[in-house]
Amino acid sequence: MLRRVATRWHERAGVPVGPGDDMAVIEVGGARLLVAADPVIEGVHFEPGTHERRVAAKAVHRNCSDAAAMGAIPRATIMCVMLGQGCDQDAAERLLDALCDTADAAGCPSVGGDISVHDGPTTVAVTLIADPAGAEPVLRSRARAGDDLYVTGVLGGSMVDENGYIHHLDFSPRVAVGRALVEDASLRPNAMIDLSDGLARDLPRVLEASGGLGAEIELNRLPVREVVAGQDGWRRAIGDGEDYELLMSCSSAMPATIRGVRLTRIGRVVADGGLRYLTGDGRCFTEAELSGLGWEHGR
Ligand SMILES: Nc1ncnc2c1ncn2[C@@H]1O[C@H](COP(=O)(O)OP(=O)(O)OP(=O)(O)O)[C@@H](O)[C@H]1O
Ligand SMILES: Cc1ncc(C[n+]2csc(CCOP(=O)(O)O)c2C)c(N)n1
Ligand SMILES: [Mg+2]
Repeated sequence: MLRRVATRWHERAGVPVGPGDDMAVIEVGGARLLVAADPVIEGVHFEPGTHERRVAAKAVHRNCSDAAAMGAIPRATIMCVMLGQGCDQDAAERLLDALCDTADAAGCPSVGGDISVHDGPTTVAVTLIADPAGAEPVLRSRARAGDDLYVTGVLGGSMVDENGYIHHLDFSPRVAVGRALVEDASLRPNAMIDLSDGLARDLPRVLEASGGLGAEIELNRLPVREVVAGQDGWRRAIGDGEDYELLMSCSSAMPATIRGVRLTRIGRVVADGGLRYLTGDGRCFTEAELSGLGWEHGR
C-alpha cells in the first residue's frame, strides 16, 4: 500500500518533501511547515479499557515523535475523534479534556478537528503541524555508507507493565533531543527516523530511502529494556516496536547523552551486502532471516 502511495507521488512546487518521510514539508507563504497524521485505534494501538489520559497521551505523543525525527517543534494539532459505542458521555468528556491538556502541554494545542460516533472502535486520528524553526529538517533518505548508527534510550518491551509504566502509552517523545541534534552542526545526523514498528522494520526504510544501502547491526550493543533483557533480548529490541526512540545515521561521533538521554552506537551503514545482524559469537542473520520481527498492520 505504501509503495502505491509512493508511485502515485510526483514532484510538486511548494512541497519540498512529499509522502515517505516521518513528516511532509510544505511551503506556505514563503515559510516551511511540517505536517503528518497518525491515529490510535482501540484494539490496535491500545487495549479496550485503557484510561483516557493514556490514550490521549499516546495519540498526541506519537505524532510529536515524528516531529522529533525531523528535528522540528510541534506547533498545532487537529484531532478527528471517532467515539465507539462503548464510550459513554463521561468517558468521551474525559478523552476530549485529556487530548486538549496533552496537546497544550506538548506545545501543540488542538486547533480543530471533528467528533463523531460509530459502532467501531474508539479512534483518535491526530494531524500535527510542526515548525522547522530555522533548521533544515532531517530526512530519512540521506544516510551514507560509512555512517555510524545510533539510537536514543532503550528498545523492546514497550507493552510490558513495569510497576505501572507501560512504555507504548507512557513514553515521552524525543523532541528536545531532535532539536539539540539540528541546532548544533557538529551533532546533525545525516538521516533520522523514529522507531515505531521496531528497528527490524524501520531501519530498512532508512536504507531503502537512502538509495539501497546496507548496514551491520551489532546485536550485543543494542540497549535492551531491562524487563526483556536476557539471552534473546535483542529479538525484543528489534521486533517489539513502539519504542518511539530516534534512530540516526551519523558521520561524526556522538556524545554518550544528549539532553540527559542516552545515545548508543549500534552499528554502521555499508554500501553493499544488505542489512546484516551480527551476534557476539560470530554468527550473522540476514534481514530476510529476521523478516518476521517488527510490526506490520494486517499481518
Ligand atoms: N494514505 C496515505 N496517503 C499518503 N501518504 C501516506 C499514506 N499512508 C502513509 N503515507 C506516508 O507513507 C510514509 C510511511 O508511513 P508510516 O505510517 O509508516 O509513517 P512512519 O512515520 O514511517 O511511521 P509511523 O506512522 O509509525 O510514525 C509516511 O511518509 C506517510 O506520510
Ligand atoms: C492492543 C494493542 N495491540 C498491539 C499493540 C502493538 N502495536 C500496535 S501498532 C504497533 C506499531 C506502531 O503503529 P503504527 O504502524 O500504526 O504507527 C505496535 C507495535 C498495541 N500497542 N496495542
Ligand atoms: Mg515515524
